Amino acid sequence: MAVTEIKIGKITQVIYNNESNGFAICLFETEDEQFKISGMFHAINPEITYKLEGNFKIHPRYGEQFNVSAYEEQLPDDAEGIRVFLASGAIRGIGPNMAKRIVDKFGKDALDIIEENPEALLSINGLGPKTVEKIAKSYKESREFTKISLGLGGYGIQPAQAVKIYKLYGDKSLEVVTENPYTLVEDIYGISFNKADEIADRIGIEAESEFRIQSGIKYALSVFSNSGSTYVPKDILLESAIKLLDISSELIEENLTTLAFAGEIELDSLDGVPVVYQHFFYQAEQSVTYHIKRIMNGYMPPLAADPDNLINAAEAEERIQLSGDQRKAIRAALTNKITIITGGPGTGKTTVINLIVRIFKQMGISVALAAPTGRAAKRITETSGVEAMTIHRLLEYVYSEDENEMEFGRNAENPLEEDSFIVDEASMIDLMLMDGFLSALEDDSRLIIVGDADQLPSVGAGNVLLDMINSDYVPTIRLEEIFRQASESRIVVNAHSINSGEYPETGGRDSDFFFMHRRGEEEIRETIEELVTGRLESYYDFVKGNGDIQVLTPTRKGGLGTASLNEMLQSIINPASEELNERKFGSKVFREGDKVMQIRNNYQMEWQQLGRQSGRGIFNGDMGVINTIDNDNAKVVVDFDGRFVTYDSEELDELELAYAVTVHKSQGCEFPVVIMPISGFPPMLATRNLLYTAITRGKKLVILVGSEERMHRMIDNNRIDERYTGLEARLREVDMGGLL
Ligand SMILES: Nc1ncnc2c1ncn2[C@@H]1O[C@H](COP(=O)(O)OP(=O)(O)OP(=O)(O)O)[C@@H](O)[C@H]1O
Repeated sequence: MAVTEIKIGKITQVIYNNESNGFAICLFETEDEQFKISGMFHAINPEITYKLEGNFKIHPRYGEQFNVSAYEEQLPDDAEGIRVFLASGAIRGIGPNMAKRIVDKFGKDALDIIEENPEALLSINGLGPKTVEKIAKSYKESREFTKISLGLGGYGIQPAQAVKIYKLYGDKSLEVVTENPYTLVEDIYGISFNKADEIADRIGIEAESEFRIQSGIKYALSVFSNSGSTYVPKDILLESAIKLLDISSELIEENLTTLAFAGEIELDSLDGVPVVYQHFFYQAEQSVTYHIKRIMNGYMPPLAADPDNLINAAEAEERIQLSGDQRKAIRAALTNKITIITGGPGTGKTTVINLIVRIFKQMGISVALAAPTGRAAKRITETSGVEAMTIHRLLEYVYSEDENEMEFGRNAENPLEEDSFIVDEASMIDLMLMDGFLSALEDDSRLIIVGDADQLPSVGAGNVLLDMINSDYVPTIRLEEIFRQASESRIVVNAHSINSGEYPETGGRDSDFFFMHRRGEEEIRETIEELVTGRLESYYDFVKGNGDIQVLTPTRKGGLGTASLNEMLQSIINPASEELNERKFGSKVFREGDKVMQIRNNYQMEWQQLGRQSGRGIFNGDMGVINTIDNDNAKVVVDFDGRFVTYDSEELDELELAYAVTVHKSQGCEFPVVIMPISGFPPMLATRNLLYTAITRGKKLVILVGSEERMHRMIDNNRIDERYTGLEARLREVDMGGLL
């Protein structure tokens, strides 16, 4: 075995640094030698002296380098060293000038003063109590973090994650992790159960410890909820928990009971099948059921005129002849407490919404129009002429510092004041949002839910729209006729064909939907490349730049997955240039000007509108453009439609390039041009309703590139994403006795 050597010196050059895991290769200089080192570092500061432990190895390609197995930071102990260290920006509140003044006054005791007696700094000109407090805090944190990060590193925790852990638990970080590393799975984005298991193993936590089993159960449940389920049948949960934990089913059952007693999970049965819920989904599902029944049975303020007369008058004013189904839909909205109106593209949903709003207004019934995403709300405002807002905004969503979670300002105690509510794009509303929304409605509110039930269900857990429709509890009107204007669009007509299992017509030069036959991954990629490099722009005047073009794909992996397509599209659309700063994160490179997407809900993330308001919350699927990359401070600023958000470098795992996005993430968005590869995707992904969702995202042009035969197989594959959701069954139990 190689002998461990100790080296003391400074890092003079960073050759490679992967910020996502902290791995770095650097040039290192001791008093008498210079060599390459490689290892994991939580942060690299050229002003700090490092004491390294490790040994020399010969790398087959890069020659001799010193592999660092552990290191310590050694702060300078001479006055000049301290001045340089303080001037390096390592401590907030101290710049080069102040560093000089502090060292001039305290000499080599400066660091001890900052640590032990910071009030003494007040004697320096230009330092007030606030700055001194900031300096003392920053110094303490930086020392503390160094220690903690080294400790965490010993358990295999990478620096980027150590930063997140320290931000959350502060000086308690090591305690929390060593006592129960499984808490990290819930608290820290990016730490999986398997990672926590690895850490636990290093700490020496038993495989049969309660922490491990309970965390494993919760993790197994969350795997299902991440793909949309609100519960899991108990048998299926046991099977996956046994596989994950490799322990007996008795032990798992025992811990299920403990978790149920602690109120973290709920054991219930649906249609006679034992099921397991995470507590908050259970509560939300019960609550949505309760509120639907409450509102349906609430007082219905009478209409001041006969509904048919009102509809006739509105029809005449709008100079429109409603179809039978449209008339039924409006009638239902006027005479029911809750109405669902569903239909595909071009079936006249927006027209129906407009007429309902007009009639309500004439009757003096106030109305709020809302949609689950900002983009959808903007589109509705544009097409209907009535101001629509996001459901979050309607509910006055705020982030609560105390609770460290999102909160709705409008709720049961402070309900919404309008008489009626119309929500569009309802297929995207998940269970938790629907719960927040319904809780804020009064008994006598009217509610009209509009959407396309054939779209992919919401990203978040639940299948709210379809469950409500299938329960037969809420009156539902289906719009099926495609109107003349809409029927001139092949996109619309083909979307309907696909939805009913027929193969679409392809081709036609002036069509807005066409298929480019290409064989194999390489040919498909080349064609996509050609299309985005100006070919479409020169042919269609509505394509103003490649920002109007969106590539959608079913998958993240492989040559036609988002990761690989994004790399290709980035190099064509926004290539490397001296003027554009960039920042590496793992295998990704972010560059100024890149189109990006946020990939998880982050309720705390702050945004700022230039010179206007600020707020919190950036959500899964939000798209933006990288405005600035500041490598000195390790920050990336993204512009989400005028809301600017600053990401610290360890938060970059929440961002992805978005030249190509998955169809799932594109829900609710519309783009002038959609391009989608069609190839041999796994059958789980190659489904009819995924193709339907992708096509209906395109407004002016949809281009499919690949094999028509594969597209036919997709249309034949009518497997609907299976989600376990209980709302339908709960709504079917009409008994109100126990609920009201
Ligand atoms: N009763 C009608 N008579 C004639 N044209 C109609 C009628 N209803 C709607 N249309 C027209 O049909 C087209 C589609 O209608 P609308 O935009 O309301 O549908 P939609 O379901 O909201 O469509 P999408 O979901 O694609 O936005 C529009 O051009 C609209 O003017």
